[in-house]
This record gives sequence, C-alpha cells and structure tokens, in this order.
Amino acid sequence: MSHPASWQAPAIPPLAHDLTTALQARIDAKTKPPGSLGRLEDLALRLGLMQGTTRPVLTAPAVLVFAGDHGFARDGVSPFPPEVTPQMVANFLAGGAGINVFARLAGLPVKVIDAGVAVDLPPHPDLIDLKVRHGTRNALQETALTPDEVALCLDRGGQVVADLAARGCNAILPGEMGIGNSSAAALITSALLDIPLADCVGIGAGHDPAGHARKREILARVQARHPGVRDPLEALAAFGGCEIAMMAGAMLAAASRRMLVLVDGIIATSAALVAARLAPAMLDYAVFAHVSGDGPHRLAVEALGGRPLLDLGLRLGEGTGAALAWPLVRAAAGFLEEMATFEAAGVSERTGVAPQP
Ligand SMILES: O=C(O)c1ccc[n+]([C@@H]2O[C@H](COP(=O)([O-])O)[C@@H](O)[C@H]2O)c1
Ligand SMILES: Cc1cc2nc[nH]c2cc1C
Repeated sequence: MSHPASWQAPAIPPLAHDLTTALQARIDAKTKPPGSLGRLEDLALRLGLMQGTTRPVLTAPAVLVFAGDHGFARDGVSPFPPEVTPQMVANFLAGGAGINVFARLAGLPVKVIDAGVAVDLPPHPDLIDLKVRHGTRNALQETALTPDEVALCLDRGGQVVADLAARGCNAILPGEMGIGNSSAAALITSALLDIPLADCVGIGAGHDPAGHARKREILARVQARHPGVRDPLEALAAFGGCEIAMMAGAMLAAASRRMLVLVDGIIATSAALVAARLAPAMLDYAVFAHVSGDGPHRLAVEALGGRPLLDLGLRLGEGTGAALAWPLVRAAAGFLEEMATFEAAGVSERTGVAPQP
C-alpha cells in the first residue's frame, strides 16, 4: 500500500494541442455559420484534444456514486441523520433515486461504490464494495482518516476506473452520497483555496438559516482542531471523507487514461480540487457539468477555472448534474461526427459580404 505523504498521482498525458488546427477546421467545415454551436464547439474541440483524435467518440460512460459516512454527522452539521446514507444507497440500487431517473433518460448505467458507509451493505450486482472503513472518525476530535486510509481510498478510486477502462469506458460521471459530506467539502475547499471557511459553508441538504449558522460554528471548531492544513492529502486525512478521497483517486486515474471527467456539484468539486492539487493536469480532462444551487460552489468552480454547462439551481449531488449535462457532451461529439460538411451537402460557404440585390 502506498503512503499518502508519498502517494504519487498517476502521470497525466498532455492534451493533443497539435490537433487544434485540424479539429477547428473540422468543426468549421460543418454546415453552420462558424461558431454558431457556441460552447458545444469548445466542448467538441476539447474532447478531440483529450482523446488525441479529430474524431472523438464517447464509449461506455458510467455514473459512479461514491458513498461514505462522516464521524461528525451526528453533531449538527446536517439537517438529516446519517441513516439516510445507507437508505439512499438502497434507493440507488432499487433504481428509485434522482440519479437513477436522469441516468436512465440519458442511457447511462449507475454503479454505487461503498467507499465508507457506516453499516455493512448487502451485496448487489450494481454495488462495488471498496469500503475503507465504517464511516470516518469524528474530525471534531481527531483526524478523520489515517494517512494509510487516505492512500487506500485514492488507490481504490483508481481501481474502479481501471476496471471500467478495461471494459472500454472513456468517460466517467462521478457522484456521491454521504450525510455530512458538504461539511468535509467546505473544510477541504477552505483549506486548499485558502479562503475563509464561512465563505465555503453551504446549506448542504437544506439547512434553514439557524441550522446554517450552527453548521458554520461547528465547522469553525473542526477547522480550529486542525490548524494550518494546506496540503491535499492532509486535508483528506483531517476532514475526510472516504467518498471524496475515492472520487479524487477516480478522477486522477481517469485523466491518466485520457478519459473525460464530468464534474458534478459542490462535493464532487472538492474532490476535483484535491485531484488538481495532486496533479494540475487533471483539470484538462474535467468538464464542469453544472454550478450547484449551494452557494459556495460557484467560487470553487471559478477557482478551478471551470465553466459550468448548466445553472439549474440543483443541489442534490449523486451525479445528477453530470447526468443532466451528459446529452450536451454527447451532442458535442455527435455533431462533430455526424453533421454534414458544406462540401458534402452542397451548401455555399460564407462570403463575408451580403449578396447585392
Ligand atoms: O451536489 C451538490 O452541490 C450538493 C449540495 C448540497 C448537498 N448535496 C448532497 O447532500 C448530502 C450532503 O449534505 P449534508 O447537509 O448532509 O452535508 C450529500 O449526500 C450530497 O450528495 C449535494
Ligand atoms: C434524501 C436525500 C437524498 C440525497 N441524495 C444525495 N444527498 C442526499 C441527501 C438526502 C437527505
């Protein structure tokens, strides 16, 4: 097992910038005024640069819902009890959660990964048991994860992606489920972006103003218990959780294989932030699906240079924003592959001047 102080992120190949001109020419040859597909054109270009081809294809994409529990979840940080984490896992596996609906509509399979749910879960064909521990330790009192547990989470996230890649997957949509994990995300984001904690604490699963104020106060105590954390591995150890660390490992492994990472909401973005601190080139393979309705998300996405595709006020997590954005990603690859060119369709190209009467 690798040790986190020395945990090495995988090497991430650079984007195929040498293909930029050829990709842009292919985009511009399609039967449309230049630039008229707006950000879908940027997305098509990026897919080509990621995959190192002028004809990118999306194969065997998968939603990965990483689930984990948090030691401080009973201390007032969430408006919901931690029992909801395994209850929602059962809901995912029964096909009844929001992510199941949106994934079905988008034609995406949903795999659930037990990264660190507090209770043992019954086996299920769509459940991958990679549990590192039964919930994190309580960060109000001690470090949430040991360095070895952090390394194990990162490695296991990589293992999930390696298994998918072996079956032809070249795009992942990581989501998460974990009562209390918006608190871990806030603590990580504040530590790694060096911005005040209060600016990073959202309403999570739906605090009222009094609950939100209490969450801020509790998290200030957690932060005071772990002063001076600035390093991504230290942040994961201090604050948890297993599902955030495993998502970060999955994102890094995906980028190392030139796979697209469609980033979901505020918790998935904290994992992307950790991943980017471990290997900045990960961001070349990340597309931000949406900006969450949980206020602080916007700040984190901007700090990572992301431009979210959707702004729907979603704050459900589970990968729902990513699943909803998936048809846009498919549209980008689809127009590049299937749209007729001016030449093939016999359509006249732009002359730059209006025809004279
Ligand atoms: O994706 C988001 O932006 C998002 C924002 C707030 C909450 N959530 C979800 O709500 C849960 C965390 O909320 P909380 O209040 O228990 O920390 C967790 O299961 C997340 O999937 C998700
Ligand atoms: C019901 C419920 C569903 C969720 N899905 C993701 N986070 C969640 C939090 C709650 C509380």
